Amino acid sequence: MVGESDLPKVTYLDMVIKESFRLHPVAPLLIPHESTEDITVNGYFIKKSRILVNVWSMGRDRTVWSDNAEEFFPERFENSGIDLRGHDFQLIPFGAGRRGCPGTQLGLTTLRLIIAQLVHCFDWELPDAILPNELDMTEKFGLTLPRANHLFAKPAYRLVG
Ligand code: HEM
Repeated sequence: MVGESDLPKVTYLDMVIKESFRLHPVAPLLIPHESTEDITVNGYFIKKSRILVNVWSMGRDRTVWSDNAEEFFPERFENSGIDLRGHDFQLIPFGAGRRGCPGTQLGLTTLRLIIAQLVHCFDWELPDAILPNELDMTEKFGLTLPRANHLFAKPAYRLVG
């Protein structure tokens, strides 16, 4: 079984998780933030207003992610040093700063453990000879961004004894 002590070794899985959050952030507009008065921050004037941060479109910006921005390509994070905990503003699926997600560490650890165990314990197949690039990845836009249609996948237990 994969345990917490194995997590430092799951480097490819970490790239897959970053790539998944880049293309399919859980909260596509984060949570609305409101400035209660006109203010200038780092030279940027922000009017008293409500601010939405569109991380969905940030994740698909070709000027940041190059021409293959729409492609699921985890290797783009190899040796890139881009983190998703709110330090690198091109990838902020948990938000950033004082009102960023306080559950980032718990959320990420849970996610890494669950996916690592699912991949370690089972071989996975798509039903009806569907190819991975034919998967319906349509999203249902809202406060959160679930799949529009369920993912069907067939697990086969692969650990013996
Ligand atoms: C994969 C898991 C998770 C994701 C992707 C996620 C994502 C987010 C995002 C995008 C925000 C808004 C940040 C912003 O607008 O700047 C947020 C806020 C928040 N999250 Fe999470 N979250 C996750 C797990 C958790 C967990 C496990 C907890 C608690 C145990 C949690 C508690 C909160 C709370 C309380 C806020 C509001 C913070 C505030 O307004 O000051 N989240 N989360």
